[in-house]
Amino acid sequence: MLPLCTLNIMASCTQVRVSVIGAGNVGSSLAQRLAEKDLADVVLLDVLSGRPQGLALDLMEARGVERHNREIIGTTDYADTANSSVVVITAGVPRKPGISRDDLLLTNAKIVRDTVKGAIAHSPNAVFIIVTNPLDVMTYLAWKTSGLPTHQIMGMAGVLDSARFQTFIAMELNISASDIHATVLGGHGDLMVPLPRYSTVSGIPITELMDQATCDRLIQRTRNGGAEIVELMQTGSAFFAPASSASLMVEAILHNQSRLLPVAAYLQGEYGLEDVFIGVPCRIGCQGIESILEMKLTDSERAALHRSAQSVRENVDRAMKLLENA
Ligand SMILES: NC(=O)C1=CN([C@@H]2O[C@H](COP(=O)(O)OP(=O)(O)OC[C@H]3O[C@@H](n4cnc5c(N)ncnc54)[C@H](O)[C@@H]3O)[C@@H](O)[C@H]2O)C=CC1
Ligand SMILES: O=C([O-])CC(=O)C(=O)O
Repeated sequence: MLPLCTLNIMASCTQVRVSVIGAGNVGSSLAQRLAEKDLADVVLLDVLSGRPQGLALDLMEARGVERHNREIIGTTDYADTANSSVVVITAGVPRKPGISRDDLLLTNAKIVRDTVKGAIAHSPNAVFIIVTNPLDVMTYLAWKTSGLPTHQIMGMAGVLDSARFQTFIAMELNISASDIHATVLGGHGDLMVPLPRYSTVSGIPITELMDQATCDRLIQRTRNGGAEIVELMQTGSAFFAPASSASLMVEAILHNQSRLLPVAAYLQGEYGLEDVFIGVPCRIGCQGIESILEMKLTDSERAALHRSAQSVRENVDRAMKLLENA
């Protein structure tokens, strides 16, 4: 049984603060969304001096036009992040065309370790959302570094991957994305597990609305969703939809919404998996992960989830060894 909402959100209801660590493409877009949706004051922190301060001033100058009163502070000093209700880690390098998310492992492992240490020292009660890739591995590492209870830390990927699947279904059927619910489980990599059986258009499974070949094509495009954008942009990776997805998770926490969202959560026997962070549907509220929902899976869906988890585990082992020797 989880404790009731902590005062970190309740006591500061007039000035809820979210810290975004990493003022790059994802971080700055997220700061914009959080402020303009009137969700929280935002502290934007980066290792590069000047960038977060400049971005914060730019966002502040839009306040009168966007009509909100949220404070946005840019800083390089973790002390400014103190007493955040939510901390989102977006610090780290993005991938380039031709490389996989797992290739970012060593560089980003050190960055995630350092940024989590910096942030947790000032906001030990915050819910942490990890965005940096490779996502599931970095979330595990952040958890190990932080010593946080497992409900207080999660990774953002499933919301994004499901939003992509939803988009591709909408484009294929020429039906509003608002009427489509798509489900993607598993790690945020090539082995992610889109579930057509649990993906519906106003309640109708997509398997009744398209043939197998079409469905397979959309699944493949979803798996390749991040890489498709990396190839198109040539420098950097997606950030608008990732920022929207992280913002949705922040909103679910701050407003204690009990949303059922796919997030990378620590499994302790659920789905037959242990000691791994991987994308599964979770009830998200002011405590972070309030419960994990175990969906009924077919043997092949379950096997696909286990394959994905195995790949995450292998990369966690690699990351731990690399960090020991770094
Ligand atoms: N989980 C997901 O679904 C997604 C994950 N990502 C990942 O998010 C990360 C960020 O992506 P972008 O914002 O596009 O990259 P970016 O390069 O635009 O921004 C990264 C920022 O992190 C900062 N940074 C680096 N080391 C730092 C440190 N020690 N302390 C504080 N700040 C530090 C950099 O100065 C830079 O401003 C990447 O690893 C990317 O792969 C991106 C999109 C979706
Ligand atoms: O593809 C990448 O490297 C960034 C990311 O995780 C995504 O857009 O899904």
